[in-house]
Amino acid sequence: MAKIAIKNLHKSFQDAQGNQLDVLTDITITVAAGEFLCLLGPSGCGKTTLMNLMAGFEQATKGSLTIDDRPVTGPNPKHITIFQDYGLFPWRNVLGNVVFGLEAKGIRGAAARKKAEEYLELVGLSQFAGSFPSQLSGGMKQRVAIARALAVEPDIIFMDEPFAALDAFTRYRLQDEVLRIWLEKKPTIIFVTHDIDEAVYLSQRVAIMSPNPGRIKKIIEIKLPRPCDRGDAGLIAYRRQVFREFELIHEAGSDFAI
Ligand SMILES: Nc1ncnc2c1ncn2[C@@H]1O[C@H](COP(=O)(O)OP(=O)(O)OP(=O)(O)O)[C@@H](O)[C@H]1O
Repeated sequence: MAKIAIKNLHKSFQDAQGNQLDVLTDITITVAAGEFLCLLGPSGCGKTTLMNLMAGFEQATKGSLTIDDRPVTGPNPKHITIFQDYGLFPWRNVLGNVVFGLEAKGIRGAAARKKAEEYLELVGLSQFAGSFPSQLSGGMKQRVAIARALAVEPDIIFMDEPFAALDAFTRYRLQDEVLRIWLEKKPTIIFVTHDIDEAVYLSQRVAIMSPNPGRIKKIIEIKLPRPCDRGDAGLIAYRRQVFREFELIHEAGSDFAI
């Protein structure tokens, strides 16, 4: 059974002049439980809108969208979204931020603390439990956000360009961490990015989107064992295939040209 099933979905908004703006058209895709799917495409192709529809933050104009065979009518506490800007509470320390997500789920006291500590350890931040967000780097803040999301043991994690604001080295490290955690816990992950390398490195399938109106142009299955080396020949071949889909490749160049 599909975890997420989307069929002939359309989404329109009204622009400032009241004209209809078709943002997504004829989206059909299914996502299996435990799958890692990336939505990849240029700015404005509707990636965030599609993710927001799945997360229940927006409603479709037409078509069907079900999760676990039930229509999505609003946000579900079993599904967690991680944004680019971390969303941490500055007045709570690291442990308090992770505990917050658990409290919202009705887990309190020593049980919440124990679980929060377990997930802080998973993201390598145990010794920063007493620090406040203002004392952390961007990468550390995002790891707190990941720990907070994972601690509630969600069955779907939506990630909207979570590493876009981070420097390349931090991004690589966090990509590895997300992969490791996904392999260990196997939640379903829907990951929005406009970074081709990130999409190919992380996901089992890459849904390539194109704009005006936003649609899924192609779905590429990345058949590689995970984790894999960033220099892996198979990975480079997939990367090249995705670049070609975006017509960002110079076919007349050498094998290494992009
Ligand atoms: N609430 C809204 N009202 C009107 N237009 C909207 C609304 N939300 C999104 N749009 C429009 O829908 C289109 C797709 O936006 P969306 O944020 O989904 O794209 P994206 O692919 O995620 O882009 P980016 O990578 O820049 O975040 C854009 O033209 C945007 O202006």
